[in-house]
Amino acid sequence: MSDNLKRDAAEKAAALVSDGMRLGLGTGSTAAYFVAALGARVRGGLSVVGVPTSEATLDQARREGIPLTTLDETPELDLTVDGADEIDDDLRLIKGGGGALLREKIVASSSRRMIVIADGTKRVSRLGRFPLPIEVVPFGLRATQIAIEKLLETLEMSGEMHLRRMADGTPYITDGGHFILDAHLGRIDKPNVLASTLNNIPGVVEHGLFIGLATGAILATGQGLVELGQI
Ligand SMILES: O=C(CO)[C@H](O)[C@H](O)COP(=O)(O)O
Repeated sequence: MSDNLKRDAAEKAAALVSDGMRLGLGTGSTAAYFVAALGARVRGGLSVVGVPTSEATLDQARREGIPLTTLDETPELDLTVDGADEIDDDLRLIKGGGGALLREKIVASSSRRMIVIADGTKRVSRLGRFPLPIEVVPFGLRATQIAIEKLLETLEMSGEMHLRRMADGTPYITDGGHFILDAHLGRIDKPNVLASTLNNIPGVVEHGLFIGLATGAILATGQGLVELGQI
């Protein structure tokens, strides 16, 4: 069921792409359906270029035959299509469940539009049930974690923070060579404040709060597609 919903949202987004567009290609299982649908359109004659947000998406896009570029060659994009772990009614997101938040945020920030595709279960009235991914440099990990804990305390938030690990117990390493701390906050009452203050902590590279980036969303529910914002 969920996979069909993801595919529905992704195919709707792929239908929005027009000739000549410069695209940001998201990461994750829903974005992978978008890349597959886009690949089919490219093989049918659509002319686009894409910037992948992860090594995984880069590999998939290559296999699909989607012409690729970089933000150095093409620093301004028309549209990014990406998944999300949570989305609220103000189009604020938690992303990074798949670990690609840094490149995803750089690419989304370079795009005129960002459309989120997800199944409807990702829609929440308040962000925070999904653990917030915080990407940190390995150097000084413990000190950075303590600084984050202190910040959370001043914001009257609390929750366990876990270093993300692989199945074999070794730390998960992002495409940028960093670690991820997953902050289990339960609820984030002031995402905008948390987002801006987290970025002030030395050692924090980026976090999964995406605020003011998504311009629209296509959410697939059992009752059909629900659109938020501008599509
Ligand atoms: O942010 C992400 C990767 O960093 C993904 O977009 C997010 O985790 C959603 O993934 P999925 O579509 O597999 O549920």
